[in-house]
Amino acid sequence: MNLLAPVRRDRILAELPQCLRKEASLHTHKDFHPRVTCACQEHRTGTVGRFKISKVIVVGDLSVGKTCLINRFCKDTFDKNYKATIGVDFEMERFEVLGVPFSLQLWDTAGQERFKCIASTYYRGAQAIIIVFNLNDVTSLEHTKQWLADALKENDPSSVLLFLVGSKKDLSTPAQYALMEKDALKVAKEIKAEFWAVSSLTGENVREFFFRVAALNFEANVLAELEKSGARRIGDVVRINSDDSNLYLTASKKKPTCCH
Ligand SMILES: Nc1nc2c(ncn2[C@@H]2O[C@H](COP(=O)(O)OP(=O)(O)OP(=O)(O)O)[C@@H](O)[C@H]2O)c(=O)[nH]1
Ligand SMILES: [Mg+2]
Repeated sequence: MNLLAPVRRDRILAELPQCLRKEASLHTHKDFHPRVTCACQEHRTGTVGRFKISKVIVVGDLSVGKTCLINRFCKDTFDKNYKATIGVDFEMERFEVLGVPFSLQLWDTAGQERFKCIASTYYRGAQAIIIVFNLNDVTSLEHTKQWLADALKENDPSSVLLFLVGSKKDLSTPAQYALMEKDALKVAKEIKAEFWAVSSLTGENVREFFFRVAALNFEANVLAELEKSGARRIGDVVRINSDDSNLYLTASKKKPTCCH
């Protein structure tokens, strides 16, 4: 990958991509956080022009379609033959968000039990966890909580962004999908994840999903950077305002907003 080459034109985000379902989203704002937009406009993020990157791990049962999902987005390919991932694979995808270069490091992990212990050594330091299940296999949905628990052993649950992704949407009828979606939304709300349903075969929602992952990671990354630089400036922790559209903030965490 040539890091100096311009970002592909179809990887440029000027606006915040919207969630799929409001009731299971990380937040429901229409736009990027005002402090993020402002910092990017004024080139004040402290790291503007430098290389910003987020590590994302993709976990879930064997054969649910993790590799196909990544390949559909990164290479626009689809392979109908199953080739198990052995340990981990890795893809780097470059974006430009609000004029700032940003990359997602996508770690595609093995779902097979015998490769799991190799894969789990790569879980550490993730900014986002994508848990994939097959929309046509309820057992794979039931297993998502265990995948999450394992991934969280290596990460800070308070700062990591969670996505619950139902795959192989092309294989369900609308009625089957509606039933499964109900269960999946329940799980997503319980684990505080944003829910998506995709098909790597048809490409449905794949681009929208990864754009949302990139945007929310970028936003969190810049907010953390602003918080750090603010803290350095005044010698104290600066609170980034919490707000009401963040569905997954607990009542006790919610504070009156003051910054916008
Ligand atoms: N119809 C359909 N089949 C899919 C889709 N995504 C994946 N598959 C098929 O499901 C099988 C498994 O896909 P993979 O992406 O290799 O699954 P995986 O989760 O990476 O599996 P492990 O690497 O073993 O953990 C393959 O035969 C794919 O062709 C999809 O969206 N629709
Ligand atoms: Mg795989």
